[in-house]
Amino acid sequence: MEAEAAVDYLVDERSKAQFDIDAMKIIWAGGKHEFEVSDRMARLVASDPVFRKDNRAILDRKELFKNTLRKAAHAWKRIIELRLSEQEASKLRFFVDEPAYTDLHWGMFIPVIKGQGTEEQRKKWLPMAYRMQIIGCYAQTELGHGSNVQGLETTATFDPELDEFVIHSPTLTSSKWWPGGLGRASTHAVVFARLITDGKDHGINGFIVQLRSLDDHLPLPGIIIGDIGMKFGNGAYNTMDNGFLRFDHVRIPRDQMLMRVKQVTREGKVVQSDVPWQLLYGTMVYVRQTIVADASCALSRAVCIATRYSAVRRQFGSQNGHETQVIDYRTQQSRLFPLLASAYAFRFVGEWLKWLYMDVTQRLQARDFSTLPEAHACTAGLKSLTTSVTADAIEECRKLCGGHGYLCSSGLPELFAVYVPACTYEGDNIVLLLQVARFLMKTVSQLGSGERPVGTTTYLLRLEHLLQCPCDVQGAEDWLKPDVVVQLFEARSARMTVACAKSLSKFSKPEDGFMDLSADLVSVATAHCQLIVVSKFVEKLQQDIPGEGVKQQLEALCSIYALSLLKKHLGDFLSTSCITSKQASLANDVLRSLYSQVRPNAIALVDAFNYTDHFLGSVLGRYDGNVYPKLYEEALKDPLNESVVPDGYHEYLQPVLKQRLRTARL
Ligand SMILES: CCCCCCCCCCCCCCCCCCCCCCC/C=C/C(=O)SCCNC(=O)CCNC(=O)[C@H](O)C(C)(C)COP(=O)(O)OP(=O)(O)OC[C@H]1O[C@@H](n2cnc3c(N)ncnc32)[C@H](O)[C@@H]1OP(=O)(O)O
Ligand SMILES: Cc1cc2nc3c(=O)[nH]c(=O)nc-3n(C[C@H](O)[C@H](O)[C@H](O)COP(=O)(O)OP(=O)(O)OC[C@H]3O[C@@H](n4cnc5c(N)ncnc54)[C@H](O)[C@@H]3O)c2cc1C
Repeated sequence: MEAEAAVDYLVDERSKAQFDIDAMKIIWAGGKHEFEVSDRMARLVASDPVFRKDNRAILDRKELFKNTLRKAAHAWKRIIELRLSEQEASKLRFFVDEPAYTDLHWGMFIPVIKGQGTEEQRKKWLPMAYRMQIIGCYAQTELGHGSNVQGLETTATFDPELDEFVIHSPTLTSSKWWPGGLGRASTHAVVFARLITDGKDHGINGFIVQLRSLDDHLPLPGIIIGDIGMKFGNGAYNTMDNGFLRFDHVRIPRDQMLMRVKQVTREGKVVQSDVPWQLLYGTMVYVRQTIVADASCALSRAVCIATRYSAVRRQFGSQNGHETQVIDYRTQQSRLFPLLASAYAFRFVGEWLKWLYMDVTQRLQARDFSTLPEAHACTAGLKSLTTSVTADAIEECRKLCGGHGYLCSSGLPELFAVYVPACTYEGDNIVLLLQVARFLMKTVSQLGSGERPVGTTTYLLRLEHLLQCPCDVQGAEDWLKPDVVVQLFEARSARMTVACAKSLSKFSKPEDGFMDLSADLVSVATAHCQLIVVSKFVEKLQQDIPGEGVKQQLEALCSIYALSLLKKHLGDFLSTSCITSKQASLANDVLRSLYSQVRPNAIALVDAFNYTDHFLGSVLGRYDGNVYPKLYEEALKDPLNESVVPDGYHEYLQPVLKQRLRTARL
């Protein structure tokens, strides 16, 4: 092959940018300090050979898992040696870019003890967990029940004589099934089980259970444990040891029941504390919030790959003597730029959701539980919306990259395989949207009783107005006015909510109505969540946005986000009479001109994510755009190319070829 010149094939593209890219990098990172930490951790990981990840697709499961253990141990060593802060450590984890048992230990086991343990329990268990002297996981889901948490079957029966709980799996379907980190690595788990005292079932609660010996890692007596097997895709989520677990009358001391929500006394009396029982679901609320922030990362990564490659790739036509860059096709822009806009939109809504979560946590500490239902609805709804869009978007980016997008070296197949379970874990996306719909129906039904909607449902206070207000668009430029767009999304959501509430009221039993109308309820919840994302993008733009041209770019992206949703859900907007077909047509014209505005900035807008080539893991998304020689290099590394004549030729290929020769002679 020709010697490779160190050329930046995207240099011209970068020179077209009309904004201060360094300022945009800081906006994307969430601040100067955040940018600096992120940049430092990205480089640290990229320069460390232990964190190599280009061989994941070809390692077998055992090698893959061992390699993950090695990386996790190395990461932990570096964290201690460099005395990294929690923020730095979690950025390091992000750039290592490999699901591992440590995610569940830090992301769920520690938070569940923090959120559901008593002061005493936190003092006992957290120091060991922080030092990783024990490794924990979150064992809730069972073979028979995941979404329906109240349907879990594992039992925790109190034995007052010995002051212990007996943890037991009474049926096959009560086996714990799916918990990450359980299969091979964890020494402990927070197990969700039915609390039984004196023959009475008190519902679900969490219990800390030791699973494996701290001396030799063997399962403790009565524990049957293992990995549930290979999952979708090569590499991908198979670095994680999702496990199964059965209990045969395993005894634990009474003080290993997490007792913030319910307590069991020495005599076996169950005492309900004054915090809402829903705090038992609190760890899920926390993780759903982190999943929203993570969606913008996965989406921006796919979009970065597809945008850079679309600028490098040329097919047909003629542009100054060259074929046309595929990014200049209007169809490519209309598929790609809404995804670019969504990446920014999800980033900002993720920031806001983090704030909302911190706010509700502080209130809970001060015994103010009033915002919990809203926090649940927002985290559930936005987790559902952002992960569904991101999963579809990664696949769309693969298609935007044509045939080469299907190669593992594009980075997109693995990204897709690792990302799609986010639509299922931490709550199936449909089940979660139904929770949002339930919250909206309740909010609307209480409007007459003087209960004031709060937070993201405040717009329902203006219900009368929203049910009849015409859309304020006369000319195309009106579509660029944020207040016009926000009111339109409010009107659509309010009208769909009220229509559904009316239909529900016709059922004598509300649960029958919920079953029958569930598909419509999901659409209502989606409309409400899209309104939240649009509003939070608009609110972000009302803040001080430093940097030349940065605000203008974000304004264009915000309009693209909202107007492309309008186009996609035109049926909703027209059927609720929120807009006319003439206004819809104007919106389409505006979108086209916004795409032209973004086009020269597209490469700089994805550069602002500041992803290293190591993190992107994509030949197509390389910073320098040097795609073709690198595609060859990657192909030549494939084990199939290790020998000129393939293994198996003599046994299986040659005899066939010879037989064909004989047949030909006949
Ligand atoms: C190699 C790498 C090395 C690196 C090493 C580095 C080391 C150190 C680095 C440190 C860095 C840290 C890194 C951390 C990374 C973190 C990442 C996290 C990773 C996460 C991975 C995810 C794995 C997946 C886990 C799981 O999936 S866990 C299981 C999740 N399960 C679910 O979500 C189940 C879904 N079901 C439900 O939630 C419920 O059952 C239901 C809500 C659907 C229904 O419940 P129920 O029937 O009880 O309720 P109702 O519908 O009747 O409602 C009753 C009322 O309660 C309200 N409600 C419901 N839920 C909640 C809630 N959560 N909060 C508040 N209120 C709630 C309803 O609204 C009802 O209210 P009402 O009565 O007023 O109407
Ligand atoms: C990669 C991965 C990692 C995981 N890690 C963990 C972990 O660490 N710990 C843990 O405890 N669990 C874990 N889980 C389990 C996960 O939380 C559950 O799979 C998830 O909550 C969905 O539950 P389910 O499997 O019971 O789905 P089901 O509820 O069986 O869903 C099947 C179908 O039924 C539909 N459906 C269900 N209920 C309703 C309803 N009421 N109305 C309408 N439709 C409905 C769903 O939309 C879906 O289409 C993990 C799962 C995966 C895939």
